[in-house]
Amino acid sequence: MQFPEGFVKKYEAILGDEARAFLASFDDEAVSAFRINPLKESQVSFSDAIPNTPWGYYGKVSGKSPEHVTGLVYSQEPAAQMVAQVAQPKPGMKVLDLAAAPGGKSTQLAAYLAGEGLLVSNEISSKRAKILVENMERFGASNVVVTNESADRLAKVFKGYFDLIVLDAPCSGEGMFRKQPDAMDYWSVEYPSQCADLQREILEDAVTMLADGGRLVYSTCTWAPEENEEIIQWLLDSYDFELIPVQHINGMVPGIDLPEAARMYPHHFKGEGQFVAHLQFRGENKVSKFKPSKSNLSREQISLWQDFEKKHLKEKLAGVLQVFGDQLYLLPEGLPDLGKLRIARNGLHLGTFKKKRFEPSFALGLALKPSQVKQGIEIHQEDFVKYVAGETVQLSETLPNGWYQVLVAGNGLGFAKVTGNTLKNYFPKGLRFKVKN
Ligand SMILES: C[S@@+](CC[C@H](N)C(=O)[O-])C[C@H]1O[C@@H](n2cnc3c(N)ncnc32)[C@H](O)[C@@H]1O
Repeated sequence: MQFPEGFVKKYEAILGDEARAFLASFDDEAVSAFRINPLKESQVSFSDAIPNTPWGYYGKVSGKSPEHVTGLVYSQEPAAQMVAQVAQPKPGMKVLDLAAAPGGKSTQLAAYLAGEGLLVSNEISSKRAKILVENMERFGASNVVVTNESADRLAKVFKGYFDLIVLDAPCSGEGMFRKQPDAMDYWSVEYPSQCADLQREILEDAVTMLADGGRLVYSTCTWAPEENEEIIQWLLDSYDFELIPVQHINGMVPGIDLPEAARMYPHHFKGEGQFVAHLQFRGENKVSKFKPSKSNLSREQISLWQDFEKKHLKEKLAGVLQVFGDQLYLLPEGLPDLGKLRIARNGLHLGTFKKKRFEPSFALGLALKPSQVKQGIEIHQEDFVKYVAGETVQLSETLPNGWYQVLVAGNGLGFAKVTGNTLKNYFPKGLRFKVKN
């Protein structure tokens, strides 16, 4: 591999005798992996588990497979999987993923939350925030709000609010060089310290959003000490934090002069590059008093939603119902009013109010476990191929007309209407694809 000028020298100085093995590892193929999604009711068994992880496997899953399309798996290389594993929120916690797109850490954090508590997944780029929404929806995470904000604007709303903040910071991306060689185009000797300036700026806002006793997990996909240990040292010097040691599993090595942190190098750890540190906040933050988010539905809308809920769901969904235009969302409880923020996903999208009726969303049919829904229709591989291409599906029997959750290998793939023996197509136009035989 042809490295940018200055890169080899830098890592020879940092790694000494190990530099040769480190640089040679770039000639190996990048490691592919995925996580299974414990939020999905029907599981599939895979082989080649990543040791010491609850959900990780080595290997590739096609983006056109039922496992991917129903959100049963999320592709993510092994080192990146370690960040949310270090954070490991408990169900019920209030969690912020501050730089979240495309959603690798957020989906994993949502898996740990298991539907209880809330996750604010934030992404500053609106284009990337859209991809993040799509990935969170496919994962079926119901208690997630996606914001499209800068850290300083978020900090105005969420002072002293979060039990856990993950900052997977924008960085010089050296750890991605093997997987995406064009990441090298941006690199220069000065680039890591430029990134470090931005990282400190974001962290200043992150700190103000921590609740007393809250935790901060900081990670990058680079090996540059300027963006890693030096950032953590700056945090320790500037604020009241204590390091929580990261367990060095699967070939992680201690941080440079910072044994509590972890580095992942491809010549030690089967994966790409990553740094992670875990801190506990010992300071006291101002907490903003806030008006909680309130429901804003008209009587007619409440009754249309309740009719749908009664007819199709086995249990009531908990949360705050909010309507935007004709779109109905379910916000996790306990959030401040988000009116001043740019929102990409106002909680779980339940559906659309049309003239005197309610139409369930694709996202709702992905998020509900089949055991929560009264009627579902399982479609098999041949019909799956037709359905994702946008075609209607002919059923082998005539069923009562109405909405059914579409099931593929026991997991939801949205809702669709049945008339007689036809399953109409409600697979979103923007997501349709053809599977080649
Ligand atoms: C390493 S990526 C995040 C990857 C993501 N956590 C995941 O696991 O899928 C860093 C993200 O930071 C965002 N970013 C860039 N500048 C930022 C800023 N000033 N404040 C907050 N986020 C920023 C980028 O758009 C990018 O999506």
